[in-house]
Amino acid sequence: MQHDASGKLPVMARLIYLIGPSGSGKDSLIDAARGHLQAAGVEIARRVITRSAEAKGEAALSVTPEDFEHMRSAGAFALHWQANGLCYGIPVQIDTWLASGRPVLVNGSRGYLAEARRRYPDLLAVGLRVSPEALRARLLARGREGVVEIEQRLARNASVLPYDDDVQVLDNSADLHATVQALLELLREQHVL
Ligand SMILES: Nc1ncnc2c1ncn2[C@@H]1O[C@H](COP(=O)(O)OP(=O)(O)O)[C@@H](O)[C@H]1O
Ligand SMILES: O=P(O)(O)OC[C@H]1O[C@H](OP(=O)(O)OP(=O)(O)O)[C@H](O)[C@@H]1O
Repeated sequence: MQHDASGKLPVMARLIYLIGPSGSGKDSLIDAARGHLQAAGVEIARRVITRSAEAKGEAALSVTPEDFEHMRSAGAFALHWQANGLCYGIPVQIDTWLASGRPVLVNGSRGYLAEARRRYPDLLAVGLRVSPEALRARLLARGREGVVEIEQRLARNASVLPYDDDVQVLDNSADLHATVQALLELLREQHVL
């Protein structure tokens, strides 16, 4: 946690906004880095998603579209967006964490990056990169979506803007543990850890 010049008051911490194509490894990276990040005082936001609870490999909270809309209108989300036919929300609790000086990592959306930056001008955008061939193979191997949905997710990549210079790019084509180390190194360089 960072403090002001007096060393007493916590300073608003940074939001770490992890983005990347579907299948690039955002969830895997978060899971593999979770222990290191939590030990370093980084909170990891749990997404709320209108995805069925049966969906495999999902650490998020699954809700119905009606429940999502109730939560949204009640102000439950600090950030929320729609993509892939789903609604995604980041709980407003992250603002309490940030205000108390604890950095927060979220699994974000490339399509929502501009709005997220408007809300959190100081956010650190971290973008994963993987070759198109590896993406397709990983999505098929993950097996969470059917072939049609996988093709839609791959097609989405063509319509999303490429990373700008303010996105810190990490390559996740090779070993996941190397990407974990690269993320931790980046967070140290950026004075988040
Ligand atoms: N570095 C890696 N090497 C090999 N497979 C990986 C790597 N990172 C992730 N994967 C695999 O790729 C698939 C997609 O990863 P996932 O974390 O679900 O991506 P995302 O959350 O970005 O959609 C998963 O089956 C995961 O096990
Ligand atoms: O604008 P984009 O960058 O395309 O992102 C769209 C959404 O896809 C990801 O979620 P989800 O867990 O549904 O997909 P993924 O695990 O396949 O990336 C990501 O967290 C966004 O919520």
